Amino acid sequence: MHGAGNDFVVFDAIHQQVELNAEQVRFIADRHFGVGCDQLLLVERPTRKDADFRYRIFNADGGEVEQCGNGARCFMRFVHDKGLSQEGEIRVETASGIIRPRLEVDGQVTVNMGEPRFDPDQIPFIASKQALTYELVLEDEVVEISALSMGNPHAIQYVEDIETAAVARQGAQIEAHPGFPNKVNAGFMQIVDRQNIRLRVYERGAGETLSCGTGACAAVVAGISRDLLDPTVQVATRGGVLTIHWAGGGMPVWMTGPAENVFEGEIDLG
Ligand SMILES: N[C@@H](CCC[C@H](N)C(=O)O)C(=O)O
Repeated sequence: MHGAGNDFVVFDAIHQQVELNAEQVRFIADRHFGVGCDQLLLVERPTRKDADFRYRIFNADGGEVEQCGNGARCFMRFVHDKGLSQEGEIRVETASGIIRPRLEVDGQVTVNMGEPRFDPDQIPFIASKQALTYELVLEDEVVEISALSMGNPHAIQYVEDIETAAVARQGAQIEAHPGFPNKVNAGFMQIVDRQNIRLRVYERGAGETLSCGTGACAAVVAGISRDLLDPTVQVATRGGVLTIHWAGGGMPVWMTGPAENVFEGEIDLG
């Protein structure tokens, strides 16, 4: 499946037992020797009474992570198309709390992604106090970032031109920066106007992807927090457009975008 070009291998782990180790995840995610994907998603029975499903996410490097926005939209499309739920909105348990994907009449999916968190301890990010921006020392340069959590950690910087941004060089350094003990997703945002940004994200555990849903939420929240953006913003990524809405304060972030099924099959993991 894919959501704006961020691609996933999705497993029904309700009707079959799926237990994957990191090596098997890396094999499935491998674009040459496996199936190929940015993330692998498991659709499981919930462990909480207030949820309909449990959603587990593994990056292409085999590591399990807390949240994935584009994946959340594909999760909704998957449970609907597979007949696992006929509800228009479902409650999904993730490692960072409950999210609520909703199927729209036009086939897009809207997700209540929960509240952003700015407290450095909750990101987690090592800083003496919470701030709107921080200076991050890289190998040969210092970059200014905003840091926040959308359930998973994000470092967002503002760039003049997304096409010439140093995504590959800086992305890998930011991802592994010691200031982020659990590593971080590195976003590069070009502000077009108050309702439009362009975004590239070097994802933790996956490298640059065509789109990152939580990265889009984090970039818009960072821009709104600095009064650079309006509450509703169109985020143009290399794989498609996402609409992000945040009313500020303790309000949740809403994300709307596509979710497409591409291919179904079986794989023997031996
Ligand atoms: N592509 C995702 C984010 C997937 C997880 C991320 N790489 C992390 O490690 O936190 C999205 O659409 O949000």
